Amino acid sequence: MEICRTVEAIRDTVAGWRRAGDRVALVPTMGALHAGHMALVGQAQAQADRVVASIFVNPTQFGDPKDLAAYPRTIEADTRLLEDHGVGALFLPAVEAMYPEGDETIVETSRLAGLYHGAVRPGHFRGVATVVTKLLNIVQPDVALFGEKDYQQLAVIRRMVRDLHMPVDILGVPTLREPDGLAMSSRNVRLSPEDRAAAPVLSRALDRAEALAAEGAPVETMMQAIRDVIGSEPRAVLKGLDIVDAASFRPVVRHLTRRAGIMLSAEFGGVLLIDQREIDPPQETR
Ligand SMILES: Nc1ncnc2c1ncn2[C@@H]1O[C@H](COP(=O)(O)OP(=O)(O)OP(=O)(O)O)[C@@H](O)[C@H]1O
Ligand SMILES: CC(C)(CO)[C@@H](O)C(=O)[O-]
Ligand code: BAL
Repeated sequence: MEICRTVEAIRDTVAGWRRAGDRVALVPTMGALHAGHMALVGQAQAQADRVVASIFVNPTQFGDPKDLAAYPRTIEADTRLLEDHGVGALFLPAVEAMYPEGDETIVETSRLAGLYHGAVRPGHFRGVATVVTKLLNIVQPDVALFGEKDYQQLAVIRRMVRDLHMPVDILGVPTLREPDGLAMSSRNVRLSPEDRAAAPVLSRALDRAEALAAEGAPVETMMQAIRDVIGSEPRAVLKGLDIVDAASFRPVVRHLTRRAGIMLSAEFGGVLLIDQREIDPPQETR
């Protein structure tokens, strides 16, 4: 695996592959890699001849400097894992390589960035859209892969790629979970043992909502059930709960008529975790 720290180095590597006629996939990450990231790598390998993974803890998407400072960094283990999984190149830029002095251009999906999870983390999706634009422009992959766990992030990136006519396919990958249902996330290592034991309440709340959706329950009943399940866990502080149309990302009112996404976030001892579930209306109401 080539380790490239500069824009020039990764471009050279990818240019060599392109000359050989290879199709290229990009898996952007912030490191502290886990099996969820490796699911993205696996899908990338199914889509392309060569895979680039990037590890960059992007400062512009963190509102809270404490969250940025506490973000787990395990670069040696990450490098070994990517190498073992047959990744062709690791792009590992310094902050100055991604944001050279005088950098001032931002990319923002003006409606979507401020809604839902964007209201919980103001400025977050502007930072994500800007850095993903840079990564796509640097690597110029045929396809880039993102997890469905970060459900709104995937929607923001799809919107941006469409709006800016970026020549890349965006592929979403289902959320990988621990055996107790907790969505794998780099932040999970920051949970105390008590909070780790409490955190599966997120997926239990989503299970409950999904069961209600199957019975044709109204959206407000699903929302209340989620609040009740989260409320039954004293260590969880509910931060965000939205049920949106999966295609338009507009809020769903009253009853589901089409596929929808539930987005849920809660804090456990100051660590913000998110989870998501796509749900369908019962067969007869579609
Ligand atoms: N459990 C998972 N299953 C599938 N994909 C995932 C999972 N967790 C993260 N991803 C995806 O991996 C990519 C990189 O994510 P990132 O490096 O931020 O890790 P993370 O585990 O989401 O960390 P955190 O949410 O704590 O920032 C994103 O596209 C993200 O959606
Ligand atoms: C897409 C991303 C790598 C941009 O920094 C990050 O938001 C992430 O890891 O989900
Ligand atoms: N996976 C989303 C990146 C973040 O939490 O900033």
